[in-house]
Amino acid sequence: MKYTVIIPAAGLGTRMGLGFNKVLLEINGEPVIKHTVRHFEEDPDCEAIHLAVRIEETAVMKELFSDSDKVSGIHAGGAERQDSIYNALVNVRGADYIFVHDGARPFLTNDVLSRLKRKVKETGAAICGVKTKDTLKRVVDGKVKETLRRDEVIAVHTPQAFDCSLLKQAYEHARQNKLEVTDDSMMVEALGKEVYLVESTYDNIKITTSEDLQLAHMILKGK
Ligand SMILES: Nc1ccn([C@@H]2O[C@H](COP(=O)(O)OP(=O)(O)OP(=O)(O)O)[C@@H](O)[C@H]2O)c(=O)n1
Ligand SMILES: C[C@](O)(CO)[C@H](O)COP(=O)(O)O
Repeated sequence: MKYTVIIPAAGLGTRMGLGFNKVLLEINGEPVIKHTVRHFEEDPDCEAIHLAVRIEETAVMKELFSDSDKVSGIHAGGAERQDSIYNALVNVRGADYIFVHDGARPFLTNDVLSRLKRKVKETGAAICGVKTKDTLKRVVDGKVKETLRRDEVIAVHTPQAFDCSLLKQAYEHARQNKLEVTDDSMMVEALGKEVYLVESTYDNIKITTSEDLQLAHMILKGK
């Protein structure tokens, strides 16, 4: 199977508190976004890579990927993650499947990619995640409302993989209905479609806060 990947990289990285976009932070001598994009550069099934970037970082991103044959679009990001992805999605042509992967998740493995490819081909909608290690409770105004059944709860990662026309339909529907979402799957779920889960790895972290950076260095050391 062949697919196109959209990589949103147009965030501010506010929770990292660096004062600049965390995807440009160097780990092991290279910006996080280079590590992330490499997984798709090296995957023969990935036909095209589309990035969504902050307008003021367009030049630096173009320079970072100037030697890439696969990076075929560098698009302006939007206010929210979903707006950034939409701006790239409307420019994707001729793809059967689209994978969406956070620019800030540099530790994807081939095994996770393979599981997603198999499942999306079979079902049209596949996401990856890991079992939660903690007990999760729903808490409102400091009061516990509910304890979630741990065997039914998953911490969801990216990539998330969809049939191209389904994802386009889901994004248009979400925009028309002003849905606020925190992942791509939520928009497909809102259409009433089934989304299937495959196993991710605990290392497939999103670099979100400064603690994640220490973890990132440890993951790299272990590779
Ligand atoms: N308007 C936005 C917001 C986020 N992202 C991207 O979506 C991914 C996941 O988002 P997150 O970790 O929330 O990144 P930031 O928005 O940069 O972080 P923060 O919320 O701390 O500002 C990142 O690769 C980020 O660059 C994006 O392309 N456009
Ligand atoms: C899509 C995502 O990475 C799945 O875990 C996550 O929901 C993005 O959330 P954020 O608020 O943009 O960090």
